[in-house]
Amino acid sequence: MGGFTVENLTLRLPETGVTLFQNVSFSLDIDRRNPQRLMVRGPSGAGKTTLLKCLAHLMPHESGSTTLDGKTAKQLGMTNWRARVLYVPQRPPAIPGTPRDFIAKLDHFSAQRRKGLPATDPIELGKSWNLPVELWDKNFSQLSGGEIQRVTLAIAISREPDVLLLDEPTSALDPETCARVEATLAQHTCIWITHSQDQEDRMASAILTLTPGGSVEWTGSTDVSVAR
Ligand SMILES: Nc1ncnc2c1ncn2[C@@H]1O[C@H](COP(=O)(O)OP(=O)(O)OP(=O)(O)O)[C@@H](O)[C@H]1O
Repeated sequence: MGGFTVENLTLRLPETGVTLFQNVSFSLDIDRRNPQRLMVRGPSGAGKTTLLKCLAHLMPHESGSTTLDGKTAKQLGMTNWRARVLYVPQRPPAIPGTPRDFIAKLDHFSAQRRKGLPATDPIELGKSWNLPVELWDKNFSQLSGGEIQRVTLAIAISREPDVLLLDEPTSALDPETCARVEATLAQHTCIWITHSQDQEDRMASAILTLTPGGSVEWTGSTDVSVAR
């Protein structure tokens, strides 16, 4: 079985007993010729970021399963899973050095590199998003929020993941730059948190809405195979 499949994913926070999401099930084909984008929306605090972190196995869920090409994270190995189902945070934690240093460190860890796929140069990609080349040699601490957002995203795409888990990836961008980034992301399989109705209208193959209380609603599931 190919693709990224999520079955009955449920999380109740042990600290508070609050159910953030219950029985989330869907399946995304991973097809580079026809990439699907599942948009995730819901009020602040509903659990959108937490859902993405559970999909990346960066935090545990309570029940349910996730598989990539029919294999669980345990079968693939956690490092491999997280490289293939790649979470891109809204605000990355403080990273020492420059973006170029960071790329060199990633390249050093072979598990992060996908073999046999066409390499995307993050610096070239950044150019198409209005990021000057010099910026890759500045310290992260000197970059603006929108620059960090694009650098992080360009590096994530350059690792050639199967699924990008995007936490408000364009929230700090002006409309023109946002359009450029969206044009790139349209070519990738994404699960994408947004608070923008316009962006949702432009980009969604399907929409998952998290509601307080943990139930989920689906709309526009024309392309994504959604089990309800
Ligand atoms: N590890 C954790 N332990 C306890 N509570 C947590 C943990 N992680 C998240 N929460 C709580 O879960 C709820 C959902 O948080 P989350 O960041 O997933 O929301 P969100 O929908 O992404 O919100 P926003 O739109 O504001 O980014 C919040 O009330 C948060 O405080």
